Amino acid sequence: MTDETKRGENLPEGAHTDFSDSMSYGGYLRLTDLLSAQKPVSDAHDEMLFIVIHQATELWMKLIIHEIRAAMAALEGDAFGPAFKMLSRVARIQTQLIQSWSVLSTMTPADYLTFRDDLGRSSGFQSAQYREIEFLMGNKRRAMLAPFAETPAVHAHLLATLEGPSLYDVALEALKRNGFEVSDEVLRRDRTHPYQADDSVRKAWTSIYQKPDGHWELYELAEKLVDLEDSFQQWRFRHLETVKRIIGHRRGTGGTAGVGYLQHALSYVFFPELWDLRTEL
Ligand code: HEM
Ligand SMILES: N[C@@H](CC(=O)c1ccccc1NC=O)C(=O)O
Repeated sequence: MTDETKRGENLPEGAHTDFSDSMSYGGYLRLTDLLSAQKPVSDAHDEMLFIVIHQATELWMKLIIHEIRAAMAALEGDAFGPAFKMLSRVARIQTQLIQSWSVLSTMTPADYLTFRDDLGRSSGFQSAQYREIEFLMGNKRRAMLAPFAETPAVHAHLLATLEGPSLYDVALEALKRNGFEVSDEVLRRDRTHPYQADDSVRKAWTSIYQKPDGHWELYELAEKLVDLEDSFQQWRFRHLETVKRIIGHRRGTGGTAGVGYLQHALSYVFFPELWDLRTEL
C-alpha cells in the first residue's frame, strides 16, 4: 500500500468526531429538517429538480427580505454605507436567481407534464415571500393578500408589509431629509396602492444626476435601486420565457391565464422616476 492510500484511510490529524458537548455542522444548519423537506408527490424523476429549485429560491428570497429590511432601517438613519453593502448583496442574489432558470430549463415540456397534474392548485402565485418582496419594492396590491386567508400569521405579516413603507418610500424620505423638495402628496399618500410617479420626485432625482456634487450618496442610492429593478425585470422575463417554453399558453395551476398574466406583470416598473429621468437628462 502506498503512503497516499494509507493517508486516505485516516482522518486528517485533529479532526473532531465527538459533538456531544459542542455544535456540529448538521446540527447548526438543521440539515435533518432541511433535507427531509423534499417530498415528491409523483414518481417523476424531474420533480426533485422542481422542488429543489423552488426551495432554494425561497431560501434566497428569505435573505433578500432580511437584507432589504435592514437596508431600509440603515437608510432611515442616513447610514448610506451599510445600506449600499446590503443592497449590493441583494443584487448578487438576484443574479443567482436569474441564473437558476437555466438549470430549470433542462426540464422539457414532456418531463414537466409527467407530474404537472399532481401539483393541484399550487403555484408560485401563492409565494408569500415573493409577494413580500414585491410589496417592499413598492408594487402594493391588497388583492394579492387573498391567497393567504387560510394562513392568518402569513396574512397578517403581508398586510403589515402592504401598509408599511416600501424601500422607495424610505429613499424618498432620505431625499427630503437631505434638502430636496418632495411633495407632501407623495409622502402622505395611501401606501397600500402601487407607487405612482410624481413630478417633485422626478425633479429631485434629475437634479442629483445633473449635479451630483454634494449628493453622491443619493446618486449611488438611485443607481443601486435601478440595479434592483433591472434584475427584478430580468427574473420576471426569464420566468415568462421558461413558462412559455414548458407549458406554452396553458392556464396556470394558480388559476390565472398563465403567460398573459406574467406578460402583464412585466409592465410594472419600480421606482418610475429613476427611469423617466433618463429621457429628460
Ligand atoms: C415549470 C416551471 C414553471 C412554470 C410552468 C411556472 C408557471 C407559472 C404560471 C403559469 C404562473 C401564473 C400563476 C398561475 O399559476 O396561474 C406563475 C406564477 C409565479 N411563479 Fe411560476 N412557474 C414555474 C417555475 C417557477 C419557479 C422556479 C419559481 C420560483 C420560485 C416560480 C415563481 C412564481 C411566482 C413568484 C409567481 C407569481 C408571479 C406574480 O404574481 O407576478 N415559478 N408561474
Ligand atoms: N403555475 C405552474 C405550476 C408551478 O410552476 C408551480 C407549482 C407549485 C409550486 C410552484 C410552482 N412554480 C411557479 O409557479 C403551472 O401552471 O404549471
